Amino acid sequence: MNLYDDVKFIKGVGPKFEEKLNKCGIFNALDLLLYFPRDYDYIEDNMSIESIDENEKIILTCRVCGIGKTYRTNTRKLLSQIIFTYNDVTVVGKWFNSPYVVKSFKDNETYNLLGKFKRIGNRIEVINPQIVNKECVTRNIVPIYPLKGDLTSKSISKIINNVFNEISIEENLPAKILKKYNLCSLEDAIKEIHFPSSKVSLQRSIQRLKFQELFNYSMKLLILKDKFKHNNSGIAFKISDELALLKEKLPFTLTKAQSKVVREILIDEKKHVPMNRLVQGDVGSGKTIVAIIAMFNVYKNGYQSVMMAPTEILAMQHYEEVKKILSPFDVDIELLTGSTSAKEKKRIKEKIRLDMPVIVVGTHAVIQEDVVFGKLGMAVTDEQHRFGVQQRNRITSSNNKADVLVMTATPIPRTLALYLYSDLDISIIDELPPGRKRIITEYFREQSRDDAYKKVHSELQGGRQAYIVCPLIEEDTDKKLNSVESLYNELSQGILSNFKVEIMHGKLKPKEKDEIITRFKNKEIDVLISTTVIEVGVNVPNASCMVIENSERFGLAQLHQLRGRVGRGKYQSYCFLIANIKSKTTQRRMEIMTESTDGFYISEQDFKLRGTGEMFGFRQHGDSGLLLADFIEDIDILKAAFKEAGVLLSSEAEEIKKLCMSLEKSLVKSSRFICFN
Ligand SMILES: Nc1ncnc2c1ncn2[C@@H]1O[C@H](COP(=O)(O)OP(=O)(O)OP(=O)(O)O)[C@@H](O)[C@H]1O
Repeated sequence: MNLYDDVKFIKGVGPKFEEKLNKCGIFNALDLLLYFPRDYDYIEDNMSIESIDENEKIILTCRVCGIGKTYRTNTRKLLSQIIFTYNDVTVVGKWFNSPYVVKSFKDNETYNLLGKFKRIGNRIEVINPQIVNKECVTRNIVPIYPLKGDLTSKSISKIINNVFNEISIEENLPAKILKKYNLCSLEDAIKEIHFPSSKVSLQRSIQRLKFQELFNYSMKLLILKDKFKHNNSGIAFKISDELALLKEKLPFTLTKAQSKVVREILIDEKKHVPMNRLVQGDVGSGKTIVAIIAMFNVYKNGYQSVMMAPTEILAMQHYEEVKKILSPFDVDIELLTGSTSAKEKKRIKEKIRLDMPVIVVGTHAVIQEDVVFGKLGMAVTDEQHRFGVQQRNRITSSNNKADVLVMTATPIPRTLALYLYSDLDISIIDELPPGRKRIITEYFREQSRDDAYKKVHSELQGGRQAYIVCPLIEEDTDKKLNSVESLYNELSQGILSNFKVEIMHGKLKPKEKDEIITRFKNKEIDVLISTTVIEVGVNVPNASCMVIENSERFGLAQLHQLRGRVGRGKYQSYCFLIANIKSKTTQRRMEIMTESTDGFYISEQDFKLRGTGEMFGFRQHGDSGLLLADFIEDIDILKAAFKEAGVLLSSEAEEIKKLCMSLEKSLVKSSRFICFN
C-alpha cells in the first residue's frame, strides 16, 4: 500500500467507516497518519498521593466508605457523591446528572476508579470517574482523537496500526540535522504520536514533528522569497499626475508614517519586480487610505486592483471608504461578497474578465473562488490574523505579475515578524492620526462590574455609543461565562433600560450583521452587545466605550484589537475590562492592557508571558496550516528550523534541489505542511 491510497484500501475500513473518515477530512492513508490525537489520557496505576498530577488520568483502587444522597446544586444539576478511602486518604467521587451511578457501588468494596484526581486540602476529589477493569487497560498513554459522529479513538488507533503494518515512511530530513538537534526519525515520530510508549518519547516525537512543520514552513517562505527576487516580469507602473490631486482632496492630511509608507509602496510600484509588501499598522492607524492610494495609481495606469477583506462587514466598510475617497474621480469600483446576488456576481465577474481598469473590493473567499482578472495589477489582502504562506502564494500564483500588498493590524513582535514574514518587505505605520485621545483602560473584578456599567451609562447619556463584548452567544450551563443573550436580558431590563440595546453574533447572516452595523453607525442603536465578530475593523467614531466581559478568556492581542473599535473619533474613549482574576498572570495581563495602548508593546509583553499556560492571542493552528507547532511557544524551534532551511537552500546538493522541487509543488497542491517525497 502507498501513502496516497484511498482509505478504503486500508484493512478494516468498509464503506460506512470510509464515509465517517471522509467526514473528518481523512481521504487517504497519509491523511490518516497526519490525523494527530488532540490529547492523551495518561493512565498510571496506584500512585503515591504526593505524585498525583491533576491533569493526568490515573487509576486508583479505592474502598467505599460512605454513599451520599443525590441532591440538586445551585445550577440545577443533580449531584451524587460517594466517599472512598485510598491509602488512608479520603477520596470524594462526584457524579453530575447520573443518579443511577450510585447503585454500582457497595459499601466496603474496592473499585478501580479512572479519572483526574485533584488534591483539595487533605482530601482528594474526582469528578465523573469511570470504574475500570484493570486488565482491559493495555496502554499507559491513550490517544484521544478529535472525533465526529460515532467514530471512536479506539477504532482510529486500530486502522492506523493496520497502515503501519503495510507501509514504511521514508526519512526526509538530512541526517546531519537529525543529529545536530537530537531528533528522532520521521517514522518513529509518527508512530510515537499515535502509539506513545512513554512520556519522554512522545515529547521527542512532538518536537521532531514541530521541527518538521516549521522547517517546511521556512523552506516555503524562502523559496517564495527567492522566486519573488528573480521575478522580473512585474508591471512598472508610472506615477500618475492625479495622485497629487487625490492627496489634496483627502478629507485629512496623511500622517508622517502614512506618507512614508505610501512612498515605499509607490517606489515598489515603479519597479519591474512585483511588489510584495506587508503594511503593519496598529489598530486605527489608517492603513486603508494607504491601500486606496496604491490602488488608485494602479487604476490610473489602466490596470485592475482587488482588495480582499476577511469578513463581509469589513469588505463593505472598505468599499464605502474607497468610494468616498475616490468620489471626486471617475473610478469604477465594485463590491463582491457572499451576499452579492447571483445576477450581480455574474455581471461583475464578466466585467473583471475584460481588460478594463476596475477596483474590486470583496471577501477573500469569494474573490479566490473562481474570479478571473483580465488585467490584474495589484492585490491587496487584509490579512488580519493569518500567517498562511499558502494563502499568500495563492494570490501571487494566480498572476505572477501583480503587485501584492498585505495589510495586518496584528502587532507581531519584531523578532517573530522576521520569520513569519521574511518573504515580504515590511512597512510600519507607527503613528496614529492626530487628535486621537488615549483610550482610558480600567479593569474590574467581577464583584465590581456594576461600577463599569455606571460609567457606560454616563457615556451614553452624553450621546456616545457603547460596545459590550462577551465570549458566548447563548448562556452556558455552568453560568461561568457571560453570553450575549444573558447580558442582553440583564442590561436591557436593568441599568441600560433607557437605551436602545441590540445584539450581534457570528450566527447571524452576513446581511443581518451588516444591517445591525449600519444602524449602529447611524446611531439608531446605542449599545451593541456582541461576540468577537466586531473585533475586525469596524469603524464607528461615535462609539466611545467598550466593556469586555470575561476578559481573562481573551488573548492580549485580541483584547487590543477589540479595544481598537473605540477611540476612533474625537471623543475621549474608555475600555472597561471585567475579569475573573484568579492568578497573578491574569492580573498582570490586565495591568499590561491598562499600561499601554501600543500594540507592539502589548505583543512583546504577551510574548514574554508565554509558557505560563494562559491563553495567547496568536494561537494560529488553523490559519497557518500548522498541525502541532505554535509560532510563539515554539519560537526557538522556528529559529533553528529557519536557519537550517536557509543553509540547505543555499547548498548545491542534488538531493536538496529535489526536496525543494517537491516542496514547491506542495506549495500549490497540498495544504499539509509535512511533505513526503
Ligand atoms: N491621517 C489621518 N488623519 C485623520 N484621520 C485619518 C487619517 N488616516 C485615517 N484616518 C481615519 O481613521 C480611521 C481609521 O482608519 P482605518 O480604518 O484605515 O484604520 P486601520 O488602520 O485600518 O485600523 P483597523 O486595523 O483597526 O481597521 C478612519 O475613520 C479613517 O478615515
